[in-house]
Amino acid sequence: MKSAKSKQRLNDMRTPGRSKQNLFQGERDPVEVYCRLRPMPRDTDISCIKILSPTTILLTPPSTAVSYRNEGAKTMKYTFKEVFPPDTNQQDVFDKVALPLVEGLVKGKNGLLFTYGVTGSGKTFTMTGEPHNCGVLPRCLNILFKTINELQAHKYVFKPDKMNMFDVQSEAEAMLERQQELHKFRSNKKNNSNPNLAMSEAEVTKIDGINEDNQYAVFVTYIEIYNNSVFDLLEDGPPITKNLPVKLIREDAANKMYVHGVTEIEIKSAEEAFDAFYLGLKRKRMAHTTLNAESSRSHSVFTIRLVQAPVDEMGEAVIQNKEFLAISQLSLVDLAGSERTNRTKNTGQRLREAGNINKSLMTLRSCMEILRENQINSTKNMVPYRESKITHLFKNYFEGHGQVRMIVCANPRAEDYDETIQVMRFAEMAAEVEVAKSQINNAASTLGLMVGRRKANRLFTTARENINRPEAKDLEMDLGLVYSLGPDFPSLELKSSQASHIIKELIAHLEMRISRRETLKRSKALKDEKLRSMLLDIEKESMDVKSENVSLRGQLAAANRRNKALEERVTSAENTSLSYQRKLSEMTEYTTALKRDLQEKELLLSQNKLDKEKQKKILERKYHHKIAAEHEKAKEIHSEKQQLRNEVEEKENRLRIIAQALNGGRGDNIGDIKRSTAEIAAQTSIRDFTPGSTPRALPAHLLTPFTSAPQTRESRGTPATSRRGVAVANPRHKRSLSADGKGWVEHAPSKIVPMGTVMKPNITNSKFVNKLTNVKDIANSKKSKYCLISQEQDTDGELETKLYKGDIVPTCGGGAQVIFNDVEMLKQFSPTREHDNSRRTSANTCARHSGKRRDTGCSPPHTPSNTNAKTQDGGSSQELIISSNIPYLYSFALNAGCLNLSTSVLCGESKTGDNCVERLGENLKEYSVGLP
Ligand SMILES: Nc1ncnc2c1ncn2[C@@H]1O[C@H](COP(=O)(O)OP(=O)(O)OP(=O)(O)O)[C@@H](O)[C@H]1O
Repeated sequence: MKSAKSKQRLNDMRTPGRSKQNLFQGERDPVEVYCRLRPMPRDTDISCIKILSPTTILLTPPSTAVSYRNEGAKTMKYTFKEVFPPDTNQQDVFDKVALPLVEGLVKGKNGLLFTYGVTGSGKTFTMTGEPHNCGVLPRCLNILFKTINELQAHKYVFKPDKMNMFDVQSEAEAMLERQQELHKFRSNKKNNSNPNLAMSEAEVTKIDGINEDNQYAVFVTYIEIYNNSVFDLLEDGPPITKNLPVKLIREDAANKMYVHGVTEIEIKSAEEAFDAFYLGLKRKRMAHTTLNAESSRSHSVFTIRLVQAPVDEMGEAVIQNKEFLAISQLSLVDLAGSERTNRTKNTGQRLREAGNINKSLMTLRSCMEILRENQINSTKNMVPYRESKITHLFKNYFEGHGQVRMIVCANPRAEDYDETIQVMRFAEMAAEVEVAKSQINNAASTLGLMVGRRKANRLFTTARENINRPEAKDLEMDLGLVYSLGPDFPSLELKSSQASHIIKELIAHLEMRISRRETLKRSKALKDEKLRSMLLDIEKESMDVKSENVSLRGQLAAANRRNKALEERVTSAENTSLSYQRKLSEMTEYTTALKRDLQEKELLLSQNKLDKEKQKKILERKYHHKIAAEHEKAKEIHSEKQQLRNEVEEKENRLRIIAQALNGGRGDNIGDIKRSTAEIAAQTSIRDFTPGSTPRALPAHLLTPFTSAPQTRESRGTPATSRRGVAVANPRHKRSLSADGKGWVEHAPSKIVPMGTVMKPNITNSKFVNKLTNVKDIANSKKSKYCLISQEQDTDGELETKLYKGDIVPTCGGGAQVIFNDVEMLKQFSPTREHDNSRRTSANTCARHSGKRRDTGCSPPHTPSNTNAKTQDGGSSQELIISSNIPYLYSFALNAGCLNLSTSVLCGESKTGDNCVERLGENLKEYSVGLP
């Protein structure tokens, strides 16, 4: 209801000037509204704004505008404080609009300058400008620093208390903070890539009328209000706004609104200020829209706070009392542009931003309206400052003291008309709002301090310095200002009788001098008094310091003594520790040596143990062999005894028979004798005959192979006189006596005696090997018996075959070992040779049987009948000699994949003597030739 009424009233008003007469009363200033028109973006654009005068513009609705359709071609005239045509330069805008605000700032007044307008109308251009055509903000900073340059307080003398106020620090505290900052600054190098906004010396002027008896400090803050949230653009952190925390607006002790926790940087030069500004500008949210390539999507507020405090009567240091501080601030606000979404065609985030921008601008507008109504009608309607952050923050400017100025930026092209007219209406309304004037705070006057004391002090200091210099006598010094009682005496020359006016002048001059002298006296007395009290303070302080010094010296001496004692203890402890370390290292070395010795001894011991075990085993083996040999010997002796006993018995029998025959009849007797003799012979032959040659009886298992072997044709034709089992010439009987049908590996040279003779017995179920080149021939043959066959001529040139037999025992290394346990000797000799009989006999006598019991005794000596019987087979006698009970063990062992022949004699005893062993060894060696 209210807003409709005020709208109606607004429409009634054509120019802001109309109502001004009523409002300009008392200590209040109206909001000053300026209008700046930007150049037309394109030459083809049609303008809807015409400048009627330096303060007035005329707005003509284009036929395309919405208001044209509603209201017709009604032109509107708007008056401003000043209208800046499109060709106005930045300096002019600054001089007219911002310079008075900076002057006010320096004098302790608050100021607010904001740019308002449609998007793309030149608000940012006006406020910030471009690097070589800078806008209002950089110019404000340039001129401010140029003005206060020499009057600046040292950094950190004024320190923000985070509650929108400042503390005053002593020079020492400030210096400490500066040193800390210097240290920090060294590690964080400054970024100098920002465009330079500094202006040339000639461009920047100085503001007159500054109070030189004050010290100044400049602080800046830079915030943005985006989507109705406040962000600190100068906050420490990465240069992205996304992560910045939202700040709150609060009220300080003096009921002023401020952004709580905002970063407030103390600035000492325009360049530093630009760096801070660019730091914030990089974070400010800008975006490309259809109407502006770089459109501000937030309201930004750059605030310059100037703190000033009077210097003491000596004109040197700031008075350390925060009550005397004068704080003024100038807020430079670049509002985001109002935009109609149907024109911008914004969507998504841009649309939301536009909605928030328009809403906050609407709140600003309604606040201004209500404020104006309150001021006009003296009502107290509540102004909705809190509805938007921007109005909440500006509350003090409108309700407190200060100067508010607004630059309305407008793009004169016809397309912007509908929005521009809204801006103009707002501007018109805002110009009617009044703001109370700022009060200038002059703390010095309340303190009774002299004006110009700083300059006086400076001059006096210079003079004092100069006096001390050797060339002082040549210098002209002006100490007048300090002790001057006023200007020189007026002329006392009496030139006429009408000299009363001269006397009056002189009296006045003298009175002025007297009063000045009195003032100086008072000042001197004050100073004397102060000096005295200061001297007293200093004296007291000095006494305190002295007594403190004495106690401190005592403490220091005690501490030194303690230190010395501690150092001595530390040194002795170090020495002890060193000696312990040395001992420890010695002990470690000794322990290591002992350990080494121990290991060596353990090794020796284990070696000895092994050797002993080995020796023990060898001895055990030898012992066992010896025992076995002894047993064999005993057996042999026993068998010899038995044999002898048999022979004796036989002889006795023969003798008995002969005796019986001799004692019997004549013819019959001879026949009986013959019969008896034949019986004896038959008995003997049956009992003692061995197949092949000996008449002695053999156990059945030894005889079987030969007896069962088929007889040759020649032998079949032999008369019945040939003995049973004699098959020496029959090749069918050439099977080895001990071949018991188990699997055999038959190892024989290829050029052995031709087959078909008794000299090459036939071993059934055997695998024949010519040459042993691979142990697999033995190991993998699945045979359990091994037979090595050798043939050679004996000393008489007779052929002799030897069969060395053994068991194949697989070894854990994958090889095999052959344990020889039997030897067969096959010999052939001619019966015509006499001496052969004796040899044969000896050969027969040396035949032995294996320990597994094949035979129990020796063959009896050849009888002539035996020999004769054999000679009937074609003149050559063949004899099978079984040599057994072999006490020798020969073994093949596989070592590292190669077949070696190793001979180990367990124990040896044979009737053939050692020769036999040697020859066995020779034969084996012979057959090992050619093995890998
Ligand atoms: N007075 C002027 N003289 C020359 N160029 C201008 C002037 N005013 C504005 N411009 C140009 O117009 C363009 C838009 O101006 P600017 O960005 O200042 O608009 P804006 O009102 O800040 O827009 P927004 O509200 O979208 O941020 C810029 O390229 C700027 O250089």
